[in-house]
Amino acid sequence: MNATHTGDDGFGGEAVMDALRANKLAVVLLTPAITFWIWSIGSYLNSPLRRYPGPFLARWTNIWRLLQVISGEYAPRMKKLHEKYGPIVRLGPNLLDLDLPELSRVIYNTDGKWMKSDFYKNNSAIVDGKITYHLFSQVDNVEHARLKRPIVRHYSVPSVLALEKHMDKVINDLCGHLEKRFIDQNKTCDFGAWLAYYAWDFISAVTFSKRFGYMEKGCDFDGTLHIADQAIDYLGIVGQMPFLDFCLDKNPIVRIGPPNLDNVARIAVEALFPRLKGEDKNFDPKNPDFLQYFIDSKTSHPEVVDDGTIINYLLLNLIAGADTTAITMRALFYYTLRNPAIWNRLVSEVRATDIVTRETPAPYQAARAIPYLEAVVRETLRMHPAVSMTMERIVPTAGLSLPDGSTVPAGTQVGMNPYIVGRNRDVFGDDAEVYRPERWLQRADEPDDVFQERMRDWNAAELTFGGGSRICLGRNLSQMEVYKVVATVVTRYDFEMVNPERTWKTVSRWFYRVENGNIMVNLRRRSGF
Ligand code: HEM
Repeated sequence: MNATHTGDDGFGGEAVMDALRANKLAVVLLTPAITFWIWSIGSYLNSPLRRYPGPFLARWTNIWRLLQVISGEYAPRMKKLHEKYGPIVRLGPNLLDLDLPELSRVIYNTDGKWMKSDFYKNNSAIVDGKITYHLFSQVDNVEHARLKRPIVRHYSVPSVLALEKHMDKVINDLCGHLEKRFIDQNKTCDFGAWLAYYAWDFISAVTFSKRFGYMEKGCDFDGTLHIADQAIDYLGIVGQMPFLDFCLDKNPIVRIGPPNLDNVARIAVEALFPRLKGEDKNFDPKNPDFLQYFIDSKTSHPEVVDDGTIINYLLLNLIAGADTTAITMRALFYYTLRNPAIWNRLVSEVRATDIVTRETPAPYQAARAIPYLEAVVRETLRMHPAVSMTMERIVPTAGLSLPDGSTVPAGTQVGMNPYIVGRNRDVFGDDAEVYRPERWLQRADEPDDVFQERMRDWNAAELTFGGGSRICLGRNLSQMEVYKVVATVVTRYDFEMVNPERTWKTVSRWFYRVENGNIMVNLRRRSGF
C-alpha cells in the first residue's frame, strides 16, 4: 500500500516524538517552579527566623502581607495576630513585627546604625532620569542627616510659634465658612471633610503664605486630596514588595502608578520662583513662612541646598503634613463627640479658660496648658495613630537581643506599629482598647514620682510620631494645628453629632484613613461669639 508519508513509521514513532516534545516542554516549565520550591523550602528550613511564630504563608512569601495591606484592615488584623502569637510575629520571610515597647528606643534611636528598609524607597520621584529621595524616603542615614541639618531648627517650637499669625488667619477663615455655609443656613456639616480642607489650607499657608483654596471652594476641587490618598496607598502596598516599584511607578516603558501630585508640585514651583525674584505678593516679611526659612538655608548651607532641594522640602511639607493632621483631628472629634461624658468635660474645661474671643483663636501655649485637652489629644494619638503600619528598620551588625533571650541576626527587617504598641495592655492597662483620656491625667492618689515614671514609660511606648533621628519633623507644627483649632471651635460653637451611634468607616494601610461622611454635625453659634 502506497500510503502518503506522514512521518508515522507504523511503530508509533510520531507518538513517541510528541511525548518527547511534551516532556521537554514540561521540563522547561517545571524546572524553574521546582527550583523555586526547593529554594523556598531550603530558605524556610534554614531561616534564622524560623523560631518566631506567624501565619504559615507569611513565612514563605511577602505576597501574604501585601494582601493584608490591600484589604484596608491592616492594623486591626495585625493586632489580632499579636493576640494570637504574642509580642513577636513573623509577617514575612525576613520581617518581624514587635510589640515590645521596651525596645522602641533601641530600634528608633539616633546612633545612625539602624537604617530604614527598602519599604520607603518607592516614595521617590525620577528627576532628570535619576531617582531622587527626600527626607522621608532617604534610607541612607548619612545622606538623611545631610538633608535634615539645614532645616531641622525651623521645626522647633519657637520657629513654629513664629508662624502663629498664619494659623490664626486660617482658623478664623474656617470658622467664617462654617458659619456662612452651615450655621446661618441651618445645614448639617460634613465636619470631617472640612477638617481636611482646613489641614490642606493650613499647611500651604504656613509653608508659602498662600492657600490651596479648598475651604474657599468647599470641596476637593482639583482632586488632589483623592490623589494624595492613592499615593499613600501605593507606598503602603508596593512597599511590601519593593521591587514592584520598578515594574509599576518606575517602569521605564510605561509608568503604572498613582496619578502624580502634579498640582502640588506646580504650586510649589509657582511659590518659589516669584519669591526668589522678590515678586511674591502673598509674602509679608514680617510674617515668616517655611519657604522663607528654606530660602535662608540656601545661604547658611549652600553645599546642601539649591532650588531643587527647596522644592523637595516644600513638597514634603505639603504632602506629609496635611493628611496626617486631618486624620488626627477627625479621630479626635469622632471619639469625643460619641461620648457625652468626655465631650462635656472637654467643652467645660476649654471654655473655662476663656482664651478664645470672637476675633482671636486660642493662642497655642494657652491651649496646650489645658490638661484635659492635652489628655484628649494624647489619647487620640494613641488610639488612632495616623501611621498604622510597621515602621521597618534593618537590624545592624550587632544583631538585636529580644526579651525571650534570642538574637535577631543582622539584615533582618524588624519594626513596630504605632497602632499595636499604643494598645499594649502591659503598658496602658487592661482597658487599652478603650478611648479614655483620663488615663493621661495624674490620679488623685498617685504620687508625683509615680505619675512621672508612668508618663516616661508611656511616652516610650507612644510611637505615633516615630522615634529617634527619623522622628516626625512636623510634630510641633501638627500639634499647634490641632490644639488651636480644637480649643477655638469648641469655644465658639455647640456641636451635635448626627448618628453618634453609627460606627465609622476607616481604611488602614500606611495611613489610618477616615473617610468623608463619618463626622456629620449640626453646629450652633454660642452667644457672644
Ligand atoms: C498628627 C500629625 C502627624 C503624624 C501622626 C505624623 C507621623 C509621622 C511618623 C510616624 C513619621 C515617621 C515614619 C517612620 O519612621 O517610618 C513621620 C515622619 C515625618 N513627618 Fe510626620 N506626622 C504628622 C505630621 C507631620 C507634619 C505636619 C509634617 C510637616 C510639616 C510632617 C513631616 C514629616 C517628615 C518630613 C517626616 C520624615 C522625617 C525623617 O525621616 O527625618 N509630619 N511622621
